[in-house]
Amino acid sequence: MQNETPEGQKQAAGTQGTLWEQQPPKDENQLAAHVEKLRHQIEEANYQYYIEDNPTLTDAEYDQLMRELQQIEQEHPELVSPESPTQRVGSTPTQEVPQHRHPVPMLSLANARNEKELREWYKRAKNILPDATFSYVCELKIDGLAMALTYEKGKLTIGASRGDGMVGEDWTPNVRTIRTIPQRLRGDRIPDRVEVRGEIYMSIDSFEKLNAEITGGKLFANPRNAAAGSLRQKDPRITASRNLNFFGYQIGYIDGMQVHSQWETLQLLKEWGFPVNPNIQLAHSLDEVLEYCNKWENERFNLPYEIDGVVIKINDLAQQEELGVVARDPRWAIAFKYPPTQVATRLLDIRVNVGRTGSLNPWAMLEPINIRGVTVSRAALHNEEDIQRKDLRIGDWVLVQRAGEVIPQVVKPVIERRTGQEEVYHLPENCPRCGTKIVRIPDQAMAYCPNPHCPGRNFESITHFVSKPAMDIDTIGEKTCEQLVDAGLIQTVSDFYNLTKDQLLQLEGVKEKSANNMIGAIEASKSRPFSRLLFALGIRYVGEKTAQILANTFGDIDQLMNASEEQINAIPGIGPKIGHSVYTWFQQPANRDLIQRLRAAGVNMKEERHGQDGPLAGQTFLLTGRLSSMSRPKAEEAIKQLGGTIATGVSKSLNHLIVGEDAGSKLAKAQKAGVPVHDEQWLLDLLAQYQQKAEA
Ligand SMILES: NC(=O)c1ccc[n+]([C@@H]2O[C@H](COP(=O)([O-])OP(=O)(O)OC[C@H]3O[C@@H](n4cnc5c(N)ncnc54)[C@H](O)[C@@H]3O)[C@@H](O)[C@H]2O)c1
Ligand SMILES: [Zn+2]
Repeated sequence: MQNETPEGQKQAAGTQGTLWEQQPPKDENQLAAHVEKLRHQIEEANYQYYIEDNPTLTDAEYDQLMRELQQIEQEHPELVSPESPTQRVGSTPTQEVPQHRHPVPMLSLANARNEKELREWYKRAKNILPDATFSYVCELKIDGLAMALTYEKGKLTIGASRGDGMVGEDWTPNVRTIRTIPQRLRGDRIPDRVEVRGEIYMSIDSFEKLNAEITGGKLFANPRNAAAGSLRQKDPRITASRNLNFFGYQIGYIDGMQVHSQWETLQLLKEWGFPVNPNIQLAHSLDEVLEYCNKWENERFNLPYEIDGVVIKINDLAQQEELGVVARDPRWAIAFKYPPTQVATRLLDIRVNVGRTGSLNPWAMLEPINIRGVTVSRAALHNEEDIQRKDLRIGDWVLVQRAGEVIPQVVKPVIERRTGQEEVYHLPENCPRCGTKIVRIPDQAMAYCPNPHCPGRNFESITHFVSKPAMDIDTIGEKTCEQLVDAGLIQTVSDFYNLTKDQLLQLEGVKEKSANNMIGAIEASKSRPFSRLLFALGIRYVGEKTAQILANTFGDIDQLMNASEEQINAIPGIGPKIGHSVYTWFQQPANRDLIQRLRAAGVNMKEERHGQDGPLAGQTFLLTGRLSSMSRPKAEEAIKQLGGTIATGVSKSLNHLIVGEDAGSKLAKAQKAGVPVHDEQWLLDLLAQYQQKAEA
């Protein structure tokens, strides 16, 4: 859940790099001027957001301005005016598009950012209707743009945007290109006239594809802006090409038919053929509502579209009517908003890392900002081309996004905030670590340092070697690697196997116990599966999967070293690019030397093929949730050791689903498919049974 203390909110706002003065105005004149300034900033932001589809503030910054204005107006009612943005929604529609006057205004929603604010909303409703008991419909707040679709005798006649809530823009020809919006209502309960409301949105996939295709022009900040920009096109063919989608969620008005609740509305919309979001839920208490809000706060990152919160609506339409509207927000609904995933900050510098394959990886050094509780000070920038396509300049204000577990991304610069002092970036012509002239491979966006002894490459290859999915020498972290390299103890990865405890003890901060642990982990790494070693070598394009395929096919290192390029290419799942890379790697004398040294140290170079004859051969397993006795990869490894196979997903043919704590959707799927489900203890017993036999 989000921070409930006002301090926390202030902090979060303070880290956004605010654009306005924080000093509270002292006298009345100053206050009035401050209010004017706030209104002007909000109006300007509204225009950029609703008309240009190109926000110049992040939502968090905008919301902060709005809240400040609302607060001042609340404390100084004499300053409220009907023109204030707190009294109106959206923005005045543009003149170039036919206008549509909404028979029932399209309102905005009041926000709650935490449990306390949600309970306050409930109390306000309860104050008006003290005797009522409420049930609530919880819906995801789809981040798109609201549309009002008019159907006469079941036929779509008008599709209009919200505009300023009273008058919207008539985009009917464009709306007709959206395939999931029915041209004609289905079923036999067709009213004379109805206005269906819902959200036009763009999936994250389509948004990313669209942005990737844009060169030279302005990128869209997020799927919402991309959806709005794609709908608001003079040429409907462009709208048609943009893969827009729709969820229906409300009825504006209906003639010749009675509807009594929001839940019933949603069922009716489905019956008429509208897509209705599958994650709607009817709740009978505020606690249930909160549970729903909490659940989706993290799960939202698994959805194929963006949501920025949850909308909670009082289910009973008669109660809704009684509760009515205040300013521009209905009292019977509220938006529970999640902390923003996108914030604006300064791009202080662009730096370059040298990856283990020699690739030059630019990254953004950012003025530290807090995004969803985590301080972000760097973000990956894929390559030079990407930096140029996005037109990122050093000194820019940039939008930074952190969604799900992914590494923060720089979305785009805020061009409107440029001062002219920003610097265009070019990748250095020479490797920043060793000075060798970099090479660019035609048709590839990446640039490489070709020097096999580059200290940058070398260091990355060393940390890669010890990393968990590689040799799993996990007691030796990045810092120790640095110390070992600095002390001259490690030059190539085979040097790990010559390290002595005394040498480790000489390093700063290394004590008896950790030295023992390190030596133990190095020793244990000698018997990792061959595929791990192949991955750990850091051959370009050889990821974990490819390493597994190579290990399975060739069985041991000598077979692989002696294979021709054609033989490697002939393996299913290995393309010529990978084949060439693997083949040339093993041809280089330095690499052959390395293999010899690893072999001499006793590192395993043979794949044990138990696939066909292990006791679990022919059985498929899938693990979900958190195990308490070991990590999931360890458990999977143990199953594979015994000949079992790890499935990639739930299907009818899966033999066993092992369920840990906090299991996700796989459990439900497996139950539906009739797959046997077991707990962790079952797996432990199974493994113990065979492991004992093997030892006996
Ligand atoms: N960055 C900027 O410069 C800028 C400018 C203006 C507005 N904004 C953003 O827009 C917000 C206010 O705008 P608003 O009034 O358009 O939206 P809102 O957040 O007040 O919510 C109302 C909107 O929610 C949408 N919605 C999605 N799912 C829904 C559902 N299931 N049921 C009902 N409605 C649903 C509809 O489009 C509806 O119009 C601000 O809080 C801010 O985040 C940002
Ligand atoms: Zn270099």
